[in-house]
Amino acid sequence: MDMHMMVSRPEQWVKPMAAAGASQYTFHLEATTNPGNLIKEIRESNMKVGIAIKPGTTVEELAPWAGQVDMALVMTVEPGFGGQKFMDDMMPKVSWLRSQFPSLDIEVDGGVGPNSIHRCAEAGANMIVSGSAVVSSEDPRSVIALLKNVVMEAIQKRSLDR
Ligand SMILES: O=C(CO)[C@H](O)[C@H](O)COP(=O)(O)O
Repeated sequence: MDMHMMVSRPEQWVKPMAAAGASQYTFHLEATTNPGNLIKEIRESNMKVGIAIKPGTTVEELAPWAGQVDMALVMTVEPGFGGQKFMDDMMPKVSWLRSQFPSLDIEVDGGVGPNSIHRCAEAGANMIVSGSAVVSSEDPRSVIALLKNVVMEAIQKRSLDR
């Protein structure tokens, strides 16, 4: 279970989340003054590490940590609530991360659905958070299947191109 911690002082929840059975702990780069130490604490609690950035945070700020984590989460809306518009201008962050870190898990979260999934998959995201597009559909199962298929096809294409 991956916990995306949209909280200030993420340090304080590492041990409680590990005790609750979390397998991955994703914190916001903006919420800590010492990412290196937090990464170490998460690993010492036997969880995988994810690091998230808000739209206003550059990928250059994330870059020094990307090689030390299991997952990078590029927010494609301002964190806060579901149903917001997908920010296409976040896709260069995803493409850059994919080009530099071919085996890193890269997640996108916010406004992702059938209209935006192709952009995310082509840029290199392999983990998708989708809220409204799934729950507001009359056929959630087919939306999930579509999102999965588009991502799988892009992954396959990248592996053939290499
Ligand atoms: O929590 C969020 C932002 O804080 C996410 O955007 C949300 O979980 C995903 O929902 P949606 O697909 O409707 O954007």
